[in-house]
Amino acid sequence: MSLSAAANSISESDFQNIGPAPRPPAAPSNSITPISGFNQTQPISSFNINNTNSNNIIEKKNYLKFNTIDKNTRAMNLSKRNGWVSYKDDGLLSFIWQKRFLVINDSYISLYKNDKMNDDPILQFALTNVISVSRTQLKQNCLEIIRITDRNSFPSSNNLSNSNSSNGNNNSNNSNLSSLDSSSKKSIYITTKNEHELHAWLDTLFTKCPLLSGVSSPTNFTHKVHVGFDPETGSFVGMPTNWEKLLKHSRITGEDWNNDSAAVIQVLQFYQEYNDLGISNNNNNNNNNNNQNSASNSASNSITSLNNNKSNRSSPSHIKSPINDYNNNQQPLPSIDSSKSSFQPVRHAPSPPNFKPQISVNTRNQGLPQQSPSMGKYQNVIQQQRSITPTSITNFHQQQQQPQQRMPVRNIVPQQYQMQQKPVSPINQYRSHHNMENPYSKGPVVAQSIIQNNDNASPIKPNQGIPTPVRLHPQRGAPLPPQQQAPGKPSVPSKSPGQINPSSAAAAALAMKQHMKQVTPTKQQPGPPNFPQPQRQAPKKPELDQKKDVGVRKQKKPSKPTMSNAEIMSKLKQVTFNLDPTPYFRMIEKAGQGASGSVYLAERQQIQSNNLEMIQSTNEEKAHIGDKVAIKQMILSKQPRKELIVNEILVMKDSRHKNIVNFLEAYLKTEDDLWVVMEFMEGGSLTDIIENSPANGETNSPLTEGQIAYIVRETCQGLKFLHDKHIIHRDIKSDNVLLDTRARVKITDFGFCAKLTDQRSKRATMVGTPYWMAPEVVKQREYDEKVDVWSLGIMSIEMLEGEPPYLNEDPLKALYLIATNGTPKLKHPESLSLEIKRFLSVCLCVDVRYRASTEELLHHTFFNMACEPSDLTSLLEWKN
Ligand SMILES: Nc1ncnc2c1ncn2[C@@H]1O[C@H](COP(=O)(O)OP(=O)(O)OP(=O)(O)O)[C@@H](O)[C@H]1O
Repeated sequence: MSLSAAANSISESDFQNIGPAPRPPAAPSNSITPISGFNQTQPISSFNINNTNSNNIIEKKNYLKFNTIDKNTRAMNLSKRNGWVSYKDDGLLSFIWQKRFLVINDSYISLYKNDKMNDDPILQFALTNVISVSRTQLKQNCLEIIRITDRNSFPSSNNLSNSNSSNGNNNSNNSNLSSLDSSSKKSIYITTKNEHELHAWLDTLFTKCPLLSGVSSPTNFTHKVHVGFDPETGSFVGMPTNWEKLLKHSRITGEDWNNDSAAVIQVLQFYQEYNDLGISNNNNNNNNNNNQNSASNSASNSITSLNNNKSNRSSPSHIKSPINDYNNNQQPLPSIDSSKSSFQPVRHAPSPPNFKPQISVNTRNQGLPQQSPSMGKYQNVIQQQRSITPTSITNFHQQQQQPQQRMPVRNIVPQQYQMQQKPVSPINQYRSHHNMENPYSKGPVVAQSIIQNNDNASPIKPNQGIPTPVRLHPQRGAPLPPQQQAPGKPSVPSKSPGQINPSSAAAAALAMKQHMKQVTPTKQQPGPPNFPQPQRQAPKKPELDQKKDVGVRKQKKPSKPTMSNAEIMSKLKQVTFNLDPTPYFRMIEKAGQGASGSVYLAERQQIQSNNLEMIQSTNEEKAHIGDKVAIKQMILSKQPRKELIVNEILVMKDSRHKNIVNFLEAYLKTEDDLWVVMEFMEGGSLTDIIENSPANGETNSPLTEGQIAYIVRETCQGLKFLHDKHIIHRDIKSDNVLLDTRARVKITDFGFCAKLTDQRSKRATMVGTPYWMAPEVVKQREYDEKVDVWSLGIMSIEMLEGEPPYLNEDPLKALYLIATNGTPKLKHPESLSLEIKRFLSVCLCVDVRYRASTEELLHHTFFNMACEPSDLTSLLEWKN
């Protein structure tokens, strides 16, 4: 079996590393030169590979020691081998590669001009003269054969000839070989069509050349599996099968591999690992849902499951179909052909300018089947297999910005934003929307940013319907829609009764709208009292900076749940009123649908005196009858990540700022029914505003630079406020920025905030929404508040271009591009001011040291361009 075949047969967990492979026997040595790139791997001949090593390292001791039987058997099979190769020697014409017919019989290596072999060979030498065969980096699939030309110069040639049969230790021969002067050695180079052929030739050579096969046997040799890309076959070689499948369905190419194999492995590893865990979670969690969520570790199943969960960019990273949470109605999500549209988000076309939504308040939440400008996210899932629109979105690849020295924020020249437009990628055939599928949607969830000091807390217990392996994704189930909720619920006028039909694909899509947030376990860290302390920290991962050493770390073990449901409930009770708030509010209409619950516009109609006192102590502003508020209703039993809700409430409660959505109060109506009352933001999310901007089009920027400057400045102020408190938001994107009719801009969604402490000034957890994630997060390195600055930069690009970079790419490729490209390039830099380009360059600076802080950003001259609030009126009109 060739090495690549052996490598293919091993499991993913056995896969450790690209190179270094041992040198072939001609130069036995324990000092292994690391290799990089696919054409630098060094295949060995067909030695068996034990994959029993617990450290994921394929180890074969004494593997170079052929026993006689093996050798004879092999020799019989390989008595003669011939085939076309490219050849060149190290002589005068050494720059010319020629096509030759190579023949290896029992005595000679011969090269012929053609396969008839009727002419004399152009080169022939005895196998006994071959002293070394090794793979070289000269060319792809290339090996070097070194032979001695003057046997007389070789002092122990006779001994060497005999050594084959002796099968003994011949260290002396090795020293003899190395003592040969270069004039008595000659090299030829052979390249083959592909890896497989190369291995076959290597097998033959090592079997037949006596000086190769009889060399001493290294002991305790470690062979790390190597992976390469064979451009001839267009396939990865030596790759675990399930990874191969993932790669096949992604758009990661051999070129990507060559450019940064470590990054490919990183994203694969992350992707696969979380998918695998997620699937098992899914299975646990969703045992009625047999169709798309059946447990399997295969990549194809991962893909299918991902597709099934594919909805919009805010799509949940949930393992089970949220529709099941939604109404206990097991509804498989639309299945997508993974070979085609897998991972392909579909963006709905912008609304025609004269289109008026039928419902004034966030119509997307009023029901799904209804066409509305704001319904793109939900429509996506329904339409993703049918609404294929050619796109002219350029596939913009980027250069990494690595400033050598710190420059003043205002003066950084945005080189990466020089004009550059690439041709349309033919693969970007789907007009994509913001909405995306979370590549980690199957991720195991561990408490992300949490409330308590107990960092390992994971309040979810199996008996609560949550699988034991802790998931890395919030899996907030949506509550029942009002008309289906339990008696006693406020009756909410529905403009389109029955529109939210959980049995429909649309409802599935709707219910699936959740954040793609990723969490990994963290160590327990002490934190300030009463502050949500993020609970997880990614296990220290091997640095994969070197291409030469692309490793696969062991799969993370899910952290043990340490916080019970009762503990969470107890914390929740500390921040909520334990009473039925129904009499206090008049529900007006549904304003939005989140993953964890529905948001309603309501009017305060009664303030109970003792309750008022409590509310006033919570809020600076007086509560008045008639106040419009937003109420988010959540069914706790449907929330796999209750701790995130507690987290969110605590952060909101402690973060009163003009650019942060104001928490007013929360009610635990019953043990299962939570109402969170917030200030109402009539303008909806920035995503809605971008999508419905009258200027939104293929070439136009949805927002003007002045409008962008205004919105970004306001968001930045909110972020600075958080950062001053050492809170990282970790999910900044247009979905999480709300506007009101006075053009006030506020950050929302604090479920995944993390608190940095003196003990922990960096985080390492994979959190956020992939397309907005900073490279350091994707690479699972330590990070700090500056990840929010990166996301702010991406959000600015959303406002400029309608969507974040790479949205047209499949998530795996997007992750790869984020990890490797660095600062994204703009589609139309030529039409932008220097100010905004400078601004973006300091937000989207890969080197965190040179990325601006929010404090620095607030002094940026770009903000001088900010428009007046009244200049946003046109953007808010779509709601009317
Ligand atoms: N304070 C608010 N005022 C007005 N509309 C709001 C408010 N909060 C949320 N919404 C609307 O409700 C929708 C859902 O909000 P929510 O915060 O529940 O969404 P989410 O962040 O996607 O979900 P989740 O937080 O449950 O993961 C938003 O897209 C927005 O349109």
